[in-house]
Amino acid sequence: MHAIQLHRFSRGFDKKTILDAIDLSIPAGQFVALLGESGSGKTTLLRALAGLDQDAISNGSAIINGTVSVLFQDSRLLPWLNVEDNLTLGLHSVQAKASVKQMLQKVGLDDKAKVWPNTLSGGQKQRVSLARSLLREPDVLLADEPFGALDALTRMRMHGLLLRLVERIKPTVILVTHDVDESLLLADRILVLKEGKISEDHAVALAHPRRLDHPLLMALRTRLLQSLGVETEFL
Ligand SMILES: Nc1ncnc2c1ncn2[C@@H]1O[C@H](COP(=O)(O)OP(=O)(O)OP(=O)(O)O)[C@@H](O)[C@H]1O
Repeated sequence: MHAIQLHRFSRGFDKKTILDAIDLSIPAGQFVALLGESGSGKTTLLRALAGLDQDAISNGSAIINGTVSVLFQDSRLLPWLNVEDNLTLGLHSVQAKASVKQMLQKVGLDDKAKVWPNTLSGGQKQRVSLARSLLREPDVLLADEPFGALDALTRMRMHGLLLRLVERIKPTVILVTHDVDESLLLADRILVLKEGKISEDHAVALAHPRRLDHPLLMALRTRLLQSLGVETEFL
């Protein structure tokens, strides 16, 4: 079954077309990275799938089967609730609350359950945010540059953490990113958005953990950078 299905899906703002009759099927459990130059419409596509931006003009259809969680670049934690309460918000059963403790352990923050979000580092906030988005074990995770504001080392740790959680929960993932290496390390499939269309669609059939010096990844990296308009001669 497909978790996400777009059929001639278009979306624009103020008569300007951003997404132009896109056809796309994403099978359940696939991890898709979405690349594209700045302004190509990656966020527009993700927000459309999340049911946001109701003022946008849409055509065609975009269907998601199952429950959805969204993860943004900024952690969006509620500053007046401690970490644990940010996670338990909206949960009712005692069992669900117990799973919060487990999830905090998984993201390595069990000692931070009672602290305020503003006392956490950027990476810690994003770990809480990741924990929150996966706590309800969604069928689909829509992530918009969730690691874009983190330093390189923290980002690498987050990659490992995300892969571990995804392996356990097995959601379908769409990860919007500017980072070609991130897409190569994480995704089963890499899409490039250009001029309103999916201009490239690559399967990456390699097990994790991956190394960027794998010949397949090195070749794909050069190709992707070129499609994104990056001069690769010295890279
Ligand atoms: N709410 C809106 N109203 C009007 N125009 C919008 C709106 N949201 C996005 N756009 C326009 O849609 C285009 C695509 O924006 P979008 O944020 O989807 O691109 P992106 O590929 O995610 O870019 P970036 O990589 O820089 O985040 C841009 O030209 C942007 O100005």
